[in-house]
Amino acid sequence: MTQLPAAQNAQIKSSDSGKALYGGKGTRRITVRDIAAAKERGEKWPMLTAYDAMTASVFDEAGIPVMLVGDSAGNCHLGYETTVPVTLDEMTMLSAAVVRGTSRALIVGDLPFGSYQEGPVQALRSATRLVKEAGVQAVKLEGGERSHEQIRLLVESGIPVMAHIGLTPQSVNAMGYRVQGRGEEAAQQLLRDAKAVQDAGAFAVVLELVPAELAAEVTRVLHIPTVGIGAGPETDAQVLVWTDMLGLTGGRVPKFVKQYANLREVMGNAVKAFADEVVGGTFPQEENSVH
Ligand SMILES: Nc1nc(=O)c2c([nH]1)NC[C@@H]1CN(c3ccc(C(=O)N[C@@H](CCC(=O)O)C(=O)O)cc3)CN21
Ligand SMILES: CC(C)C(=O)C(=O)O
Ligand SMILES: [Mg+2]
Repeated sequence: MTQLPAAQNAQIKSSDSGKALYGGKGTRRITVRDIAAAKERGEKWPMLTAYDAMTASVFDEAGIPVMLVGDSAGNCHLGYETTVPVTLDEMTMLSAAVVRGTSRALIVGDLPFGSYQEGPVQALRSATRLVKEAGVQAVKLEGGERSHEQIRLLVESGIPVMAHIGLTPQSVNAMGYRVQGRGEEAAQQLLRDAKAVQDAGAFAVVLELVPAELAAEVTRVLHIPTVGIGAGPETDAQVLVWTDMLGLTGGRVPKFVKQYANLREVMGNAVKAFADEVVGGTFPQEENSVH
């Protein structure tokens, strides 16, 4: 079994608690208690996905307080079509890398499809692997009322859980990628799902592809923070898939994405410059050689 990184063992120093999640000067890892305190202060916070140590270290140095090792690694890192084929072994390896690359962010590991649907005991066995072998501080799983027993056992066992309702991509074969919570009946179901995960002990809940007005209402009603993705501006936190927001994802991205850079173009141009110089004989130069 992999050893936990030293940063994991660092005891909580109360001296830097109570500071802003983003822009604070704390050096220890963010905890779920810090997340709860941010909701009480009405503070908004950013979350990004991460799938490898080097990228995660960039986000950690930029001050991103919470990172999700998303099963979106399936389509954004591992070359699958969807998140459905991703295995717990894969999530464990990627989560361990992200933990090793960071020292301040709270790392949430996504439980992949098939690793918790059998019931609470399977969920606890899977979550325990992510906590013990990868060193994550929390796990995420999809589903509201349907997953409340899983959430409850994990929380009772000492594993913080981030819930995920609205569009739940692991159910793509049943529900497609469609806006959730449109219409009175669907809105009532989403509210019941939100309350169910809070009652089960989740420390936060992702709202994916939900009408902005409904996400705002859920955010007002709950005492745990909401993390929106395609859910409008009123949620407590916002999450985006990192390859989408930095313009690395090839092909179509969801319309709620804002692209803050175009890494695909930057990397493509740099690679072509290298290739042209190799073919043209202008790389390497004297300063790139040893004697
Ligand atoms: N690259 C990437 N970005 C994501 O945000 C993401 C993933 N992958 N994989 C896992 C899930 C799947 N997600 C998705 C996938 C598709 C849509 C999508 O096609 N949305 C339509 C709107 C559909 C509608 O209006 O009903 C869109 O055009 O944005 C949205 C979220 C979000 N997650
Ligand atoms: C889109 C986020 C919330 C996610 O679950 C993932 O990246 O896997
Ligand atoms: Mg996911």
